[in-house]
This record gives sequence, structure tokens and C-alpha cells, in this order.
Amino acid sequence: MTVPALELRNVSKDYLIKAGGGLIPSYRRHAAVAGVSLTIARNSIVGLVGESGSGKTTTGMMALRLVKPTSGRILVNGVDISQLDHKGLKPVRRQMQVVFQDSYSALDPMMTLAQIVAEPLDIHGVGSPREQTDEALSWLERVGLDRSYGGRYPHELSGGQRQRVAIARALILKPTVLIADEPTSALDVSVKAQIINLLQDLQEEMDLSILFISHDLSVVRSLTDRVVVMYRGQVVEEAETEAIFSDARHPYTRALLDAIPAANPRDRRVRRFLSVEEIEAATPRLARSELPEAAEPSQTPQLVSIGPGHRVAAIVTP
Ligand SMILES: Nc1ncnc2c1ncn2[C@@H]1O[C@H](COP(=O)(O)OP(=O)(O)OP(=O)(O)O)[C@@H](O)[C@H]1O
Repeated sequence: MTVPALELRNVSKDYLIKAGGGLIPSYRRHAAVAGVSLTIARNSIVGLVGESGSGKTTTGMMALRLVKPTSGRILVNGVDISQLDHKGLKPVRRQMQVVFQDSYSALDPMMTLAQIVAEPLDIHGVGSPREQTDEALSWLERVGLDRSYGGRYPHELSGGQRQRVAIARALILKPTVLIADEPTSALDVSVKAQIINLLQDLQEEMDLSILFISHDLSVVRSLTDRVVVMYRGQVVEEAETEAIFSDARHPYTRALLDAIPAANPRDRRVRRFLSVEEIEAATPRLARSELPEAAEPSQTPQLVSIGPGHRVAAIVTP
């Protein structure tokens, strides 16, 4: 079996949140991510979905080691990076890049687009300044902006063009893993489609593995191979994309799918999400004998395999 491009094993992140003031402040722990495991096979796109605050960004930031996990392991191309220090992480940083929703704040307004795109080459000491600029200009072309854009500045661009620059900058070092955190959320529908097509083309050309974090389930459906659904810091369902969209098993996933605005504008109402109590009450109960994989009976939901590559959080009855 080939080594996955990215693997998170039982990864958690607790934040300490100030709970009381006074002379001696007190803190409480908030589990932003609790025991998440996910795998991105080489050359594949995994969608990470869930409502706001479910822990998607924190998970992506831990994968990049921009946030240190409280516990758990992160493997990039089979190498455990969970405990590496700043120096140890430098070569890993070449392998993994990120594109955010808001590229405007990520692009230095004082730098030209050629400088912005070339900067990662400079940081990693790849090529002469001349070669770096040439490579940056050819990357601008590759993402659909002609070379004359090299002398322009971020404020001269539209939102879609800025995302193209952010993608060129992220890919110039030829990483194996790209974390795309809501990269199309701020864009109009037609521009969104162009950026998705661009990501799809580059993914194929470069054998990239992508963790695609998004609220936009229609984009997730068209782009990804697998989907991982998060709810309150945990994975509640995980399967091939078509299995999720045609046969979602967890009530939370179904509520999430129900919330997709309908294509017909007259029916464009977003249905409400389930409450925590409803989710807990509705968590599927599965008899141990029905499961293809042995699972121990439990009082609380656990992630169990309900078919080839399809896992769901459920309460297992004896
Ligand atoms: N630096 C931080 N300090 C304290 N709490 C944090 C911090 N970052 C995130 N959180 C909390 O962790 C939880 C998960 O946040 P996260 O941003 O990962 O969720 P998300 O699913 O990406 O949400 P969104 O879709 O709105 O970006 C939230 O409750 C959030 O308030």
C-alpha cells in the first residue's frame, strides 16, 4: 500500500479560555478538536465539512503544524511531524502549502505580484533571483494571469485574480499537500467555478493531494473524492463523496445536506440545523452483529465502519 500524503491520527487541540477575572484569573479547557483521524491518499482531494465552529480550520492548521496539537500524530508522506521544532519543520513546509479564503490579507500590499509569487523560492533558497522571477511569471501564466501582471500590486486585482495569485504562490514550490481553507467562499458563482476548475487541473497535473475545507457542499460534491464531516470537534461521518451525498447515515450529515440552498430560487430557504440535543437523541444505534467490522458496544457515540470506507459516529448496541 502506498503511503498517504497526509494522515492525522487521533489529533486533538484544547484551547485554554479565560473563565474568570480578578487577581487570579481562572481558565477552562475548550476542546476545539477532539480525536480526529483522517487520511488523504496521494493524488486525491478530501473535503472537510461541518458548520461554523466545528473545528475544520483548527484541524487544517494542525495538519500544517501552524497550530501545535495537544495530542495525536500528524504524518506527511509517512513522516511524523507532530513534535518537530521550527528547524525540523522547514523542509516539511516545502511539502505543504495553504490557500485561505481571504487572500487579500495574506498578500503583502507593498510587493509586486512577481515578488509575492517568487517569495517562497527565495525563502527556501531555490534558484537565482532571475530564475525566481522567471518561474513566478510562468506561474502567473499557469494560473491564468498573463506575465504583465508581474509588475502589479494586490490592490489592483479582483477577488478571483487574488485567489489565482495565492494559488500560484502556494504551488510554486511543488508541494505534495495543499490545504485549501474556504478558498472560494468570498467569490461570485462564476468566478468560483473558474477557481475550482483551476484547482482541479493543477491537482491532476501536479499529483497534488488536497484537504478542501468548505461550507459549500455543492463545490465539495463536484471537487472531492472523499468527504469527512465534523461536528463539535469530532468526525461524525466519513465516506466517498457520492456515498455521503446519496446515502448519508449520520443525522448531522443529513441536516447539513438539507441546509444546501435549493437550485430553484423560489425554494431557496436554508433549513435549520439540528440542536445538540436532537443530534444526540438521533445518533444512529447499530447492533454489533450488523456491523462488518467488530465494534465494542458503547453508551456514547463512536466511529464505526458501516461498509467499505464508510464510517459513522454511532452507538453500538450488543
Ligand atoms: N485561538 C483560539 N483560541 C480559543 N479558541 C479557539 C481558537 N481558535 C479556534 N477556537 C475555537 O475552536 C472551535 C473551532 O474553531 P474553528 O475555527 O476550527 O472551526 P471552523 O469549523 O473552522 O469554523 P468556521 O467554519 O467558522 O471557520 C471554535 O469553538 C472556536 O471558537
